[in-house]
Amino acid sequence: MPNSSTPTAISAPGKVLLAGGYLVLDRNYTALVFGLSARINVIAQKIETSEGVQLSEIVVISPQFLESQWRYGYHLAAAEGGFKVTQLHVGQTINQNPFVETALSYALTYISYSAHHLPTHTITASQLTILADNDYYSQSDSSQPGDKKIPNRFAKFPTNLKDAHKTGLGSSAALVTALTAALLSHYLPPTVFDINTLHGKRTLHNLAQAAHCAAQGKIGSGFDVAAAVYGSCRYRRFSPSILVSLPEPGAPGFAPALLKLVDDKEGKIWDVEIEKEGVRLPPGVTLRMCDVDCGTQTVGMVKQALAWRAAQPEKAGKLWDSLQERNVALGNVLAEGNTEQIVSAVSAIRELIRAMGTESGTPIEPEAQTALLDALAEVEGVYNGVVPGAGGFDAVALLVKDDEGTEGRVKECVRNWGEERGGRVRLLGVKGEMEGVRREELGSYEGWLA
Ligand SMILES: Nc1ncnc2c1ncn2[C@@H]1O[C@H](COP(=O)(O)OP(=O)(O)OP(=O)(O)O)[C@@H](O)[C@H]1O
Ligand SMILES: C[C@@](O)(CCOP(=O)(O)O)CC(=O)O
Repeated sequence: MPNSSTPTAISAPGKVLLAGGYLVLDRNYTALVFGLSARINVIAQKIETSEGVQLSEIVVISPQFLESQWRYGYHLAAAEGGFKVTQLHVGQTINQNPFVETALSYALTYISYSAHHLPTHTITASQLTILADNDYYSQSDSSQPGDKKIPNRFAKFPTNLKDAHKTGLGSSAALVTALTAALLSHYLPPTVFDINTLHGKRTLHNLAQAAHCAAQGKIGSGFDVAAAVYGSCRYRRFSPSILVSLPEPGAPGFAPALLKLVDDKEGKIWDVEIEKEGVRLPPGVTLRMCDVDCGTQTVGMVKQALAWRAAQPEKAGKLWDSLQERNVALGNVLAEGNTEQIVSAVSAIRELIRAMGTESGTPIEPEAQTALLDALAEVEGVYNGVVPGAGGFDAVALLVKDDEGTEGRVKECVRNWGEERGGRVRLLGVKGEMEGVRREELGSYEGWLA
């Protein structure tokens, strides 16, 4: 057993799907995904109880937001149903967080049934503190122009989590990944689980994918969880059929089914492909994001685009194939450091994304975002940009020269843009980053841990 009285801190990065939105839902195509410097941090620590008192409780807090505390009791369900968690009242209210709740029951089940069969009483009471870098939400003013304050890495938001405006950096995938890794590292000895090994990362990936899909209530491509675990990568999805027959936590047989799925002993279950080799940005080039402060509900857009593809298989098939070629070409341009070809490689992709949008009646690159991207592409030092992922009004991604002059010009461009058009466009502090999940030193969280 690790010394579970020492807190364990883990962080996982956010994501940007630079190329391959929609296509990546189909295993015939791949996506180019970048991890981001904005991370979700989770710190697991033991809850001290008076001698002789044993609590079966896990408390999860997100101290940057109002009313963001979730308390859970847990017990082993009959018929190998694994760990069932039950949310407890905090004051008068029950404020649900399906991502936290599902990640807890999946991780606790894995911990207690894994190869080394920890006796269930070793799941001692613990507190998990979630700290999210500011750029996940629009309200933060940490990167306002002219801000001379020392930026506060973890802002206090004046709202509860539900009312915070997301920027679309994949908070739920980074949260489920960091929470799962923190629990596994906290309760299991490093000989059984170590996120610094390939085996540990694979275990974490499989467990976090399963929990994230269950919490979302749908099986997406999973590129966001892959980025949270592995960082920047080329991604080919897993077959969705892998997850469809998994029982719910607490239902008979959940525990052995989860273990079989996660451990995948013969390597025959997970057909996901995650390659880090050859995924990079040219030296001196970085990826930045501009938030337009009005995130998109992507579910309807995805349904509509896929409905068009089903209705027009031939036309859509050709478009999907050409777009895949262009996406791969952009990956090559970046990997080979051909900065002079970035503008045309990205423009070629945007052209087909707009065609996909027009044909299917889905605002993947809406006109307002086209105008913003075109204006930004004129700024000296900016190569080009895309509306990433499912598109719409999530933050746009830019490929830019990594220097202060360019940063200043981009800030000025978006300030003028906002003033002229009445919107609130903002260059986020976040940058593309290669690294995935990692352990953190506790010193980074001074003032936040009780
Ligand atoms: N700081 C946090 N503390 C606790 N839970 C969080 C936190 N941030 C996100 N979550 C959980 O994740 C949910 C948001 O997930 P959702 O998938 O809607 O957004 P996202 O992953 O950030 O966006 P996108 O998929 O568009 O990139 C919240 O409702 C909450 O359950
Ligand atoms: C449309 C889709 O391909 C990408 C969605 O990306 P994002 O959450 O908008 O970054 C869906 C998916 O991959 O699960």
